[in-house]
Amino acid sequence: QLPLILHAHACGEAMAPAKVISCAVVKCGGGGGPCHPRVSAPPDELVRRAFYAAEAAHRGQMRASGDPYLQHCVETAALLAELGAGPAVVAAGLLHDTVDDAGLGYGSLSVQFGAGVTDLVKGVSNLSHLSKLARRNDTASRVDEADKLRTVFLAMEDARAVLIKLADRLHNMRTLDSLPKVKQQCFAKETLEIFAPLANQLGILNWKEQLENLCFKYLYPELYEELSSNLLEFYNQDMIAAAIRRLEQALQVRGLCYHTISGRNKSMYSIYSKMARKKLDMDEIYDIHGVRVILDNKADCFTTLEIVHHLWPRIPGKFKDYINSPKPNGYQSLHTVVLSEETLPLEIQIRTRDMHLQAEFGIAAHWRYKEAVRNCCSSVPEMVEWVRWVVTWQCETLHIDHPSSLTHGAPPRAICSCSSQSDDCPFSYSKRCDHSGPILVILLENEKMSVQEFPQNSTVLDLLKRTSSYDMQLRLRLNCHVVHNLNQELKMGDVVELIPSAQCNPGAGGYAREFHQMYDHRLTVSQS
Ligand SMILES: Nc1nc2c(ncn2[C@@H]2O[C@H](COP(=O)(O)OP(=O)(O)OP(=O)(O)O)[C@@H](O)[C@H]2O)c(=O)[nH]1
Ligand SMILES: Nc1ncnc2c1ncn2[C@@H]1O[C@H](COP(=O)(O)OP(=O)(O)OP(=O)(O)O)[C@@H](O)[C@H]1O
Repeated sequence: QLPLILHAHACGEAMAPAKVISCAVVKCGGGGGPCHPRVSAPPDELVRRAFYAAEAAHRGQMRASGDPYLQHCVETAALLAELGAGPAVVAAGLLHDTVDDAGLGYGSLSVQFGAGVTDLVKGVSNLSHLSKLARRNDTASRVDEADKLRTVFLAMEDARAVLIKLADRLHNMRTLDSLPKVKQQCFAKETLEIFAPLANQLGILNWKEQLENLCFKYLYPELYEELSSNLLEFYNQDMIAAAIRRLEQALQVRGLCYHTISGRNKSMYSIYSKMARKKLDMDEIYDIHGVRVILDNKADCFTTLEIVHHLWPRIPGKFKDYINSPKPNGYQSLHTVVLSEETLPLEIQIRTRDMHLQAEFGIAAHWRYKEAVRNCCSSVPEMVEWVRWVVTWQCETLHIDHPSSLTHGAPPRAICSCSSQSDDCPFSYSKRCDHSGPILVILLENEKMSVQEFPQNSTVLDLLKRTSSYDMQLRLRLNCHVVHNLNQELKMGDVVELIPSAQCNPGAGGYAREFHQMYDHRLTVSQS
């Protein structure tokens, strides 16, 4: 299943379709490292039809920037295609706003594109409604709740819908300039607390970094300007490339085989956070430039360390041996900082392939150690790992650059044993994994939304006891249905609505419209 890399330039209605869409197929190379020769090929039929449907639905609509609305759909789809997503996901990316913003019906989508694509569009729409509610309630300001909301996002929808929502948000963040300042800040806050960590959890580090840098720009414009002008001069990609070449040669001379050597500039937001967290100046951050070597075994790691210290002068006090003294979470690696080109600190990390798998996918995984997934249910790490694994594996198969790339060999072993992903699409994972831990429920009460945690087997009555409205006469709905039995068990991702009976028409305004719209969609999904 070759993915389509969609290069589309939605240049207005008058443009001939052939010019609007041009597609290329990623041609996979031999066994060597990542390669990206792209050859022109006809776009996948499903994607082509989705493009025409989106074009017709959004014809005449403009974005706040004055650009044709279609451009947003195309850019969203292109981001997904570049990630290696298959035609159904790319098509849903093109169509993701056709129902909510252009009045198309799910019935008609289903007839044209089938239930798979339609369910994805509905999934994105549900996430958008929930995110709108969260923005209105400023959920992002309550760290604990933002954490839980991400979990609910993952539990509620197919991970592919989350991917589409992330792509949609990335393009919206890229085009935030045209919105009023208050909205910019509101979106940036929500993105920083909810969507960037989601991208991190799913292992799409490139999107995570882009999202964070954009949030940084809108939330702290002066700091952003200052740091970006400093970094423009400081970032030195050539130095990293030269260091990698030098190390490769030295390893070859010693006859040492390595799996990969990779390098990266630390992102602007990551530098800013580290400076803030550790109260450091920029010149005290030693890992702005970094190289990582992955080898076969421990002995080779220590030999490589010797070689590194032979090639460059080391900075005293910066060597860490997490191989002989692993971190409490099991993280293993050798870290050293050397002076490259006489003046520039360069952090070098050396580890085996197994250690790297642990660092990327295991208990010591970056997303866990960074976000420490507070309050999460035990099945959530499994869900996240499964999606991370699939995304990485798919990118590797296609030789698309991915930060966790391991180049050759079999994909990393599946850590999650849930095998209920749909057969036709490896991106799909199931939220049907058993939730053995606590349950997260969305509570809508007095125009306020909150994400509440309950132990397994809790009931609607348990929820009622916890709320301030317990004694009042209430109308109560669970996932849009009136509740008759208070002993009904709550499930992960349930939405409970408490309406004081004095309130005559709960559907008229406030959160209720978003919520009901969302549930109309969900109901149609389950019926279909
Ligand atoms: N996946 C994973 N990576 C880790 C973990 N701990 C450290 N790292 C990686 O190692 C890098 C440096 O960690 P340390 O050498 O402990 O240094 P530090 O705490 O950042 O402090 P500095 O020496 O100031 O850089 C981090 O930036 C991560 O890339 C972990 O538990 N899991
Ligand atoms: N020396 C390195 N060489 C190559 N990749 C690295 C290196 N250090 C970190 N990375 C990778 O770069 C990405 C971004 O890391 P980043 O430096 O922003 O965060 P971090 O590693 O958690 O650092 P810190 O906690 O020190 O801010 C991660 O995928 C990380 O694994």
